[in-house]
Amino acid sequence: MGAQDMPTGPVNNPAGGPDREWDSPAKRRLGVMGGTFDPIHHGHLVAASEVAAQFHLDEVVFVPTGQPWQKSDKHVSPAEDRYLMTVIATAENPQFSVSRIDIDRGGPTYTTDTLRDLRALNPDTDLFFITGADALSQILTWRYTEELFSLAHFIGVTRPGHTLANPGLPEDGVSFVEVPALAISSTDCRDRVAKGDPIWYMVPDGVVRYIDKRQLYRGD
Ligand SMILES: Nc1ncnc2c1ncn2[C@@H]1O[C@H](COP(=O)(O)OP(=O)(O)OP(=O)(O)O)[C@@H](O)[C@H]1O
Ligand SMILES: O=C(O)c1ccc[n+]([C@@H]2O[C@H](COP(=O)([O-])O)[C@@H](O)[C@H]2O)c1
Repeated sequence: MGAQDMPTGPVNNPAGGPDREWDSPAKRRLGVMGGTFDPIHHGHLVAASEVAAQFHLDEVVFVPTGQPWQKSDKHVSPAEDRYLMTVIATAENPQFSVSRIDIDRGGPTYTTDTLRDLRALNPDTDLFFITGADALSQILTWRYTEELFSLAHFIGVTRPGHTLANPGLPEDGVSFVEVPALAISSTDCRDRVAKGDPIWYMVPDGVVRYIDKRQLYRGD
């Protein structure tokens, strides 16, 4: 996607004036990168890094899902494996952290719960929920959307093969960021491991070694 294809609108400029509630310069700015991370890959990491830079975020917290209810028809690796891979992948970046809140809450993961809990844990902080173009396009199918959009500002990021557009969120509730295009998906990583193909350089080296040690995805 070229810059000329980016959706336009009044909220598309993160450097725009501090007149919006989510753009208060006095508050800490926390990015939230939610995902199943089965496994985490460089597409996730590059997206989070680019949004952190463009939106002047103080930190990005990666939040692996507990039970991703919209993937209940698919095999999902144990939460502890997904959590540990996320820790390994983010450990070297001082701006990145990992939260267990969705795993420890138990039950199906709803982002409204994630954001409510993060707000309680982080007073005086603006939350920026980062989501790829594919996930953003499905957001109106999520649970409890009536509260969802009041809890964070949403940032949709470009992803190869997907169109980035506002699926119907309040206009001042979503911004768009073009991130370096990496045509990597967790599905493709799992399929490659199952076939015996390499995933070096698609995921961090430590994640390749963890997958090998735990023999993940071999039977997929
Ligand atoms: N290559 C990528 N570029 C930009 N955003 C991405 C990319 N891969 C995933 N994302 C976004 O990261 C978030 C978490 O994604 P997720 O953990 O489901 O990975 P995935 O690669 O989409 O997995 P799967 O192939 O199993 O569906 C989602 O918002 C998704 O849109
Ligand atoms: O809140 C919901 O109902 C909901 C439904 C589907 C996905 N999400 C969130 O969207 C993020 C990406 O999810 P996924 O399944 O694409 O890895 C992750 O944080 C999920 O918890 C949230």
